Amino acid sequence: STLVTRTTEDERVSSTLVTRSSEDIRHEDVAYVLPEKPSPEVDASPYLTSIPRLSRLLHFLETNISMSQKDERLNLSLETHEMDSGEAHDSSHPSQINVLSKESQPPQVSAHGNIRKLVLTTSKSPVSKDTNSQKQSVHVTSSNVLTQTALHHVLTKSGHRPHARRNTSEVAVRRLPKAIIIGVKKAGTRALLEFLRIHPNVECSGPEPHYFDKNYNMGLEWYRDRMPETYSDQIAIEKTPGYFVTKEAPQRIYDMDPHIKLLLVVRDPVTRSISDYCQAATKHTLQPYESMALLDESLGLVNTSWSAIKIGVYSRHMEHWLQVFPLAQIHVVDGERLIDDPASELAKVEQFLGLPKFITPSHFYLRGFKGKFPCLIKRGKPHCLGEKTKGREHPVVKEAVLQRLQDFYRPFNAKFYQQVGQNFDWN
Ligand SMILES: Nc1ncnc2c1ncn2[C@@H]1O[C@H](COP(=O)(O)OS(=O)(=O)O)[C@@H](OP(=O)(O)O)[C@H]1O
Repeated sequence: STLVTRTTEDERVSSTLVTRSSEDIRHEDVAYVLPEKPSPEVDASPYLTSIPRLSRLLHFLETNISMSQKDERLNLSLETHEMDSGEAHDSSHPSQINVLSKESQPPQVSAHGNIRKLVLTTSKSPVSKDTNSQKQSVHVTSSNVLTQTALHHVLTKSGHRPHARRNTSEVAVRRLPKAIIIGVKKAGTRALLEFLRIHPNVECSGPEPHYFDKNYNMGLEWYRDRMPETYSDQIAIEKTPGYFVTKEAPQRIYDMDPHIKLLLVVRDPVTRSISDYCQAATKHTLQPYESMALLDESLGLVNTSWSAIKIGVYSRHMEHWLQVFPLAQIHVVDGERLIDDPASELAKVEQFLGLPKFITPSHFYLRGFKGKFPCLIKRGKPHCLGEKTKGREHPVVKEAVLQRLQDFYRPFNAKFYQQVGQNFDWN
């Protein structure tokens, strides 16, 4: 069964709801596979700044999507909050529209004013027996890029998985990254990468390429081959925390792309060193943390040659980066806030990367993993980072040793705050 659409005068738009096997989905235009479960409500407002008039969107929906059969399974509802230009936000009038039912009347909504909030929900009605093995998809093509972009975001955000791209002739290719997560090791770099991955305009390489620290002799083409395939409206991102402490890395990265954007996740260097210790302890038998961190516990002599301590002297490493890159090209992510409030940390990253706002609290299941670490919500279920390798149990470290390490790091932290213009209050 097909939901056929017509061409309008100003937007040559066609939209098709197809019910067929997944292999059969046409790969011209965009196809979205419906989520298994009714999708959550989606606030489309961030994507609709490019469609200032409600009338325009309604026109698109009314004239381009209609049910061809009585028992079509797609419900689409829009909740709009209209606002006449210049009027205060709280004077908006929410209204509920149900589109896409053969019998339903065209939505009765005043088409004046700017859209302030638009909520779109889609759901699959109970599927009849004979369609159990089939997949449904919404098929959208539009010559109007703005409308299409907004719908793309709304549909992907409400759980529809895009199957093909809007520009049919475009083939995804491996491109060099536009942004790199350079570190810091054990500060939450994996979490940042995995969270960024949900953004439709981002593709990430899973494994760490270690190009600018260990594999530089492999050459740029080797590096490009490690990148994910991206379309022209996407950016590739990789993470290798080893870069932050590699003296040569800043210049090497600059030589590849002087305009690249760098992301640096940081957390209290004392906690970071314990996390580093825990990771090393899974590979080797180690002495207690206290005797590794201090050369002499009674004298309080810090073991500055131990890498777990050295990495935490952020200001020294940062110096190398600031000799090559302006601070404006480096965004510092607070690793603690990435745990407590991932959506707001990610919003800042989206802004820094120039991405449309996409990631919201609804993408996260907070306090999901070990009661502390947020998990991603994928298809309605919490999806946590490596349960064995992330969020490890930390040993209880003697208070006096913690104190000594905090004293040791204090001046370096202060310098780091100055360098990046942010105070993390670690002490
Ligand atoms: N959402 C979520 N889930 C699990 N873990 C999280 C999360 N956000 C941040 N973290 C913290 O990330 C720490 C691991 O940091 P990295 O990913 O940078 O480690 S690595 O350098 O790639 O090995 C890891 O360190 P440990 O707690 O010591 O295991 C976590 O504290």
